[in-house]
Amino acid sequence: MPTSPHADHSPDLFDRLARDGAAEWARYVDHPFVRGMGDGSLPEAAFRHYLVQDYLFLTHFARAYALAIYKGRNLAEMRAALTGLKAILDVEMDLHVGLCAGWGVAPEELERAPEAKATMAYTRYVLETGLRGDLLDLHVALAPCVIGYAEIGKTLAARADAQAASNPYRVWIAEYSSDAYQAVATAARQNLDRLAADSLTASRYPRLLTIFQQASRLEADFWDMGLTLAD
Ligand SMILES: Cc1ncc(CN)c(N)n1
Repeated sequence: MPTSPHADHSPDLFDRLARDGAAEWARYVDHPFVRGMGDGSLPEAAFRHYLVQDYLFLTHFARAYALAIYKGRNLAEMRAALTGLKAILDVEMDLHVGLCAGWGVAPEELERAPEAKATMAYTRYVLETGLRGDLLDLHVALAPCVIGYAEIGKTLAARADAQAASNPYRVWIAEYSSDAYQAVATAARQNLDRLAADSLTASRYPRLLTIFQQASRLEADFWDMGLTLAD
């Protein structure tokens, strides 16, 4: 049988990364901050601190998707990155501004806020990975963000206490469990598979796994930052 550079990639690159990086992935998606949103016990101060930093985070992630457009080698790759960029700028950030307003955080406060170290570490890691590597490196670095929040939203939405009117975080949970957000995550998974079919080789996989594990660790650190109110 002829060997091909693609013969060793799994049909779903994301599943393979999440399986091989299971410890980092679990620490991220099942973090105490997440559990606290699910049962409504998360302190309000922790959520507000997180929310302000998340606004800053999203502005940098929009830049990372813009970099993915720049790195696109054809119209299809550029459009795939544009889908991610539009999801952040036109959907998620609007929802964030609304969500922040509901928590008494004004847009000016968001723009003025100093960046926490966890925000800097994560966003600069993704941008630097994308600048240094190719499109597959960059989309692997971006994957825990979009696919992880879709998984968290869906898991939390299935809990009865997450839906209760008394849960202050039900709007956040509704945002990330929505069909619209789930569709963005599905598109991100499909995009990873298209890129993998084109450029994943056996020798390349360990580096991609390291990127995935690192980004997942930085996601968990971001939750830590919210919980501890770290600057
Ligand atoms: C830190 C973080 N990670 C992921 C997402 C979902 N886009 C977010 N809003 N913030």
